Amino acid sequence: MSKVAVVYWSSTGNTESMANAVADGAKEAGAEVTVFETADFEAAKVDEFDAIAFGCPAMGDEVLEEDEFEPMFSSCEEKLSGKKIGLFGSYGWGDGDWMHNWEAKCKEDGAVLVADGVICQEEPDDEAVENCKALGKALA
Ligand SMILES: Cc1cc2nc3c(=O)[nH]c(=O)nc-3n(C[C@H](O)[C@H](O)[C@H](O)COP(=O)(O)O)c2cc1C
Repeated sequence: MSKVAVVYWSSTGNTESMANAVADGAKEAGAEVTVFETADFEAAKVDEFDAIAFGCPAMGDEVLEEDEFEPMFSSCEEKLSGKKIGLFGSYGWGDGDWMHNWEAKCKEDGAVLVADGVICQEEPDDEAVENCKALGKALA
């Protein structure tokens, strides 16, 4: 059984809802899933999982949340080469620049992105929930 971690940061709950849907999709596909809030995950845990979904909304000016998530994610980056990962997050406006930059960074790290990053505007609707579940399945 593959082990999947879902690691997310969320302020108003939108990315948290996405994280739960990603976890549901991975579970439905038979994976053993652990969901972590940002503060509970660290680089040392990366090797414990076959695949990791990272979720963070667009914050600042089209960047990852800078106080908690970005430092945690940065510390994980050196361990992501060859790792199956998926990205997701909610945003408020614009074209999803934060996600495009994040995907590019992960590719530079040598991570294996199992799918395009899943984004949705504010609260996930039914389609976004299905996209999150599909991401979870792809990681399982
Ligand atoms: C301080 C702050 C900065 C934000 N910056 C952006 C941004 O640069 N681009 C964007 O599309 N949305 C931005 N947003 C909107 C959030 O990404 C959006 O509300 C998202 O749904 C929040 O997700 P959460 O409920 O998981 O916290 C910002 C929100 C806040 C509070």
